[in-house]
Amino acid sequence: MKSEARDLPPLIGAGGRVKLPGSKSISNRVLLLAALAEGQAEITGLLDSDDTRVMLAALQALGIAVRREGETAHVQGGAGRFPAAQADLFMGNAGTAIRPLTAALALLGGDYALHGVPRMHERPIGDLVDALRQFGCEIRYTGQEGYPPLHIGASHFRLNGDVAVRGDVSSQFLTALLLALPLKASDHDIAIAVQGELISKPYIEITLNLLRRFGVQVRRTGWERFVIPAGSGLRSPGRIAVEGDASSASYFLAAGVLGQWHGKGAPVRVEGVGRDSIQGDVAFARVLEDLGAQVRWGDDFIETDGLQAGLTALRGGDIDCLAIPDAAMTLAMTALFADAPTTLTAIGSWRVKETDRIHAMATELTKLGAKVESGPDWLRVHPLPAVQWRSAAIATYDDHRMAMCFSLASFGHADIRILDPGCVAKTYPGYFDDFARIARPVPVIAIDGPTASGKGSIATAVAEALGFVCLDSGVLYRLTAWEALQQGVPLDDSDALTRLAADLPVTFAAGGIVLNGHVFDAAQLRTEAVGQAASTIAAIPSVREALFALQRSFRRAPGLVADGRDMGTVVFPDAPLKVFLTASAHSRAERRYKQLISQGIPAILADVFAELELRDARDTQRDVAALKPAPDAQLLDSTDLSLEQTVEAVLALWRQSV
Ligand SMILES: Nc1ncnc2c1ncn2[C@@H]1O[C@H](COP(=O)(O)OP(=O)(O)OP(=O)(O)O)[C@@H](O)[C@H]1O
Ligand SMILES: Nc1ccn([C@H]2C[C@H](O)[C@@H](COP(=O)(O)O)O2)c(=O)n1
Repeated sequence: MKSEARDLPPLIGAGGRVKLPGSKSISNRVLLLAALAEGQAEITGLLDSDDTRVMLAALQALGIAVRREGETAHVQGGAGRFPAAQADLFMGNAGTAIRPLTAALALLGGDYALHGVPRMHERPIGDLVDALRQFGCEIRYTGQEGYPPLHIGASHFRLNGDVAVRGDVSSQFLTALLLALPLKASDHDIAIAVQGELISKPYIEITLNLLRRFGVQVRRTGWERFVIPAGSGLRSPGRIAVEGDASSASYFLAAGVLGQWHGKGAPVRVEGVGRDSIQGDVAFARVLEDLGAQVRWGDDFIETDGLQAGLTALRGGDIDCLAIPDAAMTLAMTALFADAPTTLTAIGSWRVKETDRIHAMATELTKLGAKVESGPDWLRVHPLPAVQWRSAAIATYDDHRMAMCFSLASFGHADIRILDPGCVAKTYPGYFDDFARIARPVPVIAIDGPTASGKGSIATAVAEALGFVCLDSGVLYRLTAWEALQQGVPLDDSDALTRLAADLPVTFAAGGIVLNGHVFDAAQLRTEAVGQAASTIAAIPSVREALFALQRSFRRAPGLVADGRDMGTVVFPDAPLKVFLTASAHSRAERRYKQLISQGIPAILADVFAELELRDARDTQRDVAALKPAPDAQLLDSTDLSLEQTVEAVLALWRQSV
């Protein structure tokens, strides 16, 4: 089931610390090794996500005793065998689970079915199956040849020289063999010959490192031949700690660069990986450094802090991503902010990941307004100038990395909606909360209140004092109403009114309103007839919905002051300052009366009072976005305050809130 879309506020900075969740690659390797090893293992810092749950559930179904308490798991190793000789295993979309489990189960033999989500059934596994068949393993495709689902039968293990496996599609095939073959190496050396250029070598380094921790010293000749020595056996190291996930670190490290550069940044530190990390994706931080980012390294942290002295943007250029296929996706995002096009090469493996990531990245970057070119194994992203950014709803293709990457688009100049953000549960269920903690959104001062309470005048003065953008949201309702009155659209024809609101041919240039391409005299909107009509159509939910995105698009650096009825409750619920501005009905009527007279518009005080009460009633009693203070709003009664005093009171509240 798809999760509800997430709207990300535009950002002017980032800063803070993030404790990274455990590495997925290490978590799933360690779980399998601990399950196959002799002895008990206590695994700390284990990732809790969809992919690790898939592995845990499979191991339990295979009869391995696993007890999990938060980030710690206790595993009683099976000493080279799985107690259950038969099992039906659901592997979700976890490549780090299905590949090594296929190898281990096939070498041990039994009666096992392995299957996953539809995308898993499109991800190739044929090269691994071909390699395992050379050992006499019985593996049958129960769906499409070369892809899961699989059935694993008896093992007739035999050795017949080096076993060959392709290394240029996925390094996980070699990892799977390396993790499982110690089960069969008690009497003989077992050698694996890699065919084609091995990709993602750092992931093989992780595998070899963890095998050493479990007592197996693999010998290798370059990256072409690997030998598991005779007498190898997996033994639990007792306690083993999982590092923070270096691929997940990439989003925060990028934020630490983009945030500072947008003017309001502070360093962003990721904790859980550092200079001695065994994960290849820490090289992402070195690439960022080469591109011009300020990076600091500690034993257990990496920190980014804007650009190096003298630079005004990240550098573009060609980047060979063979060693960092996952973190490379993050470079496609930082490329939007570079000073020249960035070409990511050697990313052919993106085609067979959770989705075709080259296609997905190119499609979604294009939605933002970016110029993108791509080929079978490369992607070129051109810098996106501020004025060309477009607001977009980003599709995530059930790919956690697509969702996490595009959170960085909120440093751009558009509103970003992430569709199905829940897909991050694959590796980082708490990602968006952690991202929100380090993000510094463009600030909004929301001023809501009844008619003639002074919202518009106060908002204009406060925006001017702070150099912020100003949004008089009532103008949008008034413009829609004005158009309706002009075109003779009945005020209860919600479909026609919604179309009018959605297609409002309006732009706001240098504070003025341009309607249908002509400068519009805003005084035409201030008549009571238009105000009453605006209040009437504002009670129609679809009209409000149609104006929602337009209102949010006013949120631009360095900040926004927005006035209306639902700025704090609906449109900008995360505004750091919400003011509910009131004044007695009597003084509001007097103010409006004087305002009309000063504008040369004839008025009678008693009529103004009656109309004001009517509008108050309609605005406060409607079913949607009714006028009311947000629970966290500051109430400000201006009955006895002058305009200047009210402005100063709002500015004082703002100073207190920052
Ligand atoms: N504190 C105040 N003291 C005296 N006059 C004020 C005060 N605040 C606003 N006014 C005056 O009241 C009139 C109405 O203010 P304004 O148009 O800003 O109200 P509003 O809340 O935006 O109204 P609406 O919702 O109808 O657009 C203006 O002439 C303004 O100068
Ligand atoms: N955020 C808003 C702003 C305005 N409206 C409606 C209700 C008002 O009576 C009418 C005119 O607004 P004004 O220019 O007087 O501020 O528009 C709303 O529902 N929500």
